[in-house]
Amino acid sequence: MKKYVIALDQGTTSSRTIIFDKEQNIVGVAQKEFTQIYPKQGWVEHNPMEIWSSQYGVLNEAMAQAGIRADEVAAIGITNQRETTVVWDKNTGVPVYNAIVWQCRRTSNICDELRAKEGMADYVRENTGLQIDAYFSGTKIKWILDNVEGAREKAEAGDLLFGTVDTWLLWKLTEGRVHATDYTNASRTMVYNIKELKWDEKLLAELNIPASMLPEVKKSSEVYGETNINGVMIPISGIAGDQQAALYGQTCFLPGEAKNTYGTGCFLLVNIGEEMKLSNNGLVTTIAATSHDKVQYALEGSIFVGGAVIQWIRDELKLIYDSKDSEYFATKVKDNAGVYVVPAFVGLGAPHWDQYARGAILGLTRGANRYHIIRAALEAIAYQTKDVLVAMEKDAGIELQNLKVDGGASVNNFLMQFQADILDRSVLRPVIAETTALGAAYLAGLAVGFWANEDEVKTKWAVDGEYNPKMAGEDRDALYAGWQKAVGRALDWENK
Ligand SMILES: Nc1ncnc2c1ncn2[C@@H]1O[C@H](COP(=O)(O)OP(=O)(O)O)[C@@H](O)[C@H]1O
Ligand SMILES: O=P(O)(O)OC[C@H](O)CO
Repeated sequence: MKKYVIALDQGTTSSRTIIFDKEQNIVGVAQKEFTQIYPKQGWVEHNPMEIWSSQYGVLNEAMAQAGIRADEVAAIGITNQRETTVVWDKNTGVPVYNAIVWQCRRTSNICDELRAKEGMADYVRENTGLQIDAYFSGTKIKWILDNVEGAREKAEAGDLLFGTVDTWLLWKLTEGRVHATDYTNASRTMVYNIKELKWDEKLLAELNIPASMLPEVKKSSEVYGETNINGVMIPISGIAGDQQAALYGQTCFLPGEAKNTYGTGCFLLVNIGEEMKLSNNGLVTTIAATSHDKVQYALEGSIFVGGAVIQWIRDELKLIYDSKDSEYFATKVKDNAGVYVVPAFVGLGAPHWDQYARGAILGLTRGANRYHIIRAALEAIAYQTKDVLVAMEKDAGIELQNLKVDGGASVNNFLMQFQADILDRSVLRPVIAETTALGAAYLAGLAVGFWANEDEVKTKWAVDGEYNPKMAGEDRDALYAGWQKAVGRALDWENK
């Protein structure tokens, strides 16, 4: 009897496996951090083999820990850090280079050249929904083909495959039988036409990427293939990029429903339904996950450094030992004493899209202490979210009544209360905070009939933490004005 769905959640800093039963209880979890590789300033890589081994390791560990047999598993869903680019040899299965991570800035100059071409920025925006930025996969693929010895020749001979992390894991899980991705991941590559739902020939030619490298693009909720676990073939029947999976796991199935995930970065997405709309305010348009046949779109505000600013406070500044202590220290002072931290460590994403912005601490006086800096770092996460929420409401023509939240940093009560105050909206954190994994499980489970439909899965969404705004309007305005001034100072800093 099939009792469980397994979600593989391959994130930027760790690989996780979560097992859900039919009532959406978590019955098994295993997690493993893996190596972050920083070969040069601004460059970020992962070892694709370590991504695979850590993910496969936690799959086995979670099953063993929960005492689950393979024949009890109805389906597996995959959700992943998006845009991160893997290129491998299809004959040997060996990657030709490390995975170039979404945060990596090495292709900023390729983006500058592309943007300088007349009409290119508009073409990219209108057809892929994206901004030209080193964040997305397209220029990362080009970099590998141009810089790894022999790669271009092999790619042109049809021997190399490209994949985002979902595709890489799927290919490994199916022992090289399936080379595919889903709409949500394809929509993050900057070479996928989200209007026509096909790889964009003009952009492939522009970046000199052979079409033979590209995976087949499928629905987020359908059977992709099967993986052999202890002699049992289990369908892999759900795939979505982690932010779209979280939107789905938060049951934002209808236009106007939104969530913000506070992980390494922060990603605010609103479902805009079946009609593609472009942003006029610095957001990107992307494909949302759905179990329906027709695609749905979302507007997204991608913030590159969210919870990662707290890791920086911990690991680089050594102001705290544990991320969770940030909450205690932030509340030891009554305000930020005029201090602002702008965590533009890898440039700024939405709504500024400045590859050359860099981090700054502003407003220091002789009385500023480490608590103010810790508090300012947490506040920066909330201000950045406000920047994208303001843009989103203008674009989508809606006013959100409240904001659904999730992700590692959403457990921080100071941050969530400050977020409610600075937005002047209620912030709602669900009981099942593992919404990314849950979204992947929904997609996989719905495809094989484990759950009947979206109405059935939706019944379980319930609030765990509710934070209501308490701040006076003039305080909110003054704090936010200070933030906007601070961001202005961090823009266009690094030499081009
Ligand atoms: N209590 C906390 N307060 C603030 N930030 C936190 C807290 N706990 C974790 N974080 C931050 O959340 C991030 C981890 O969240 P997670 O959702 O696991 O991220 P990812 O999926 O990007 O790997 C880290 O950047 C960490 O610094
Ligand atoms: O792995 P996360 O949770 O930091 O998410 C990363 C995003 O998918 C990048 O676009």
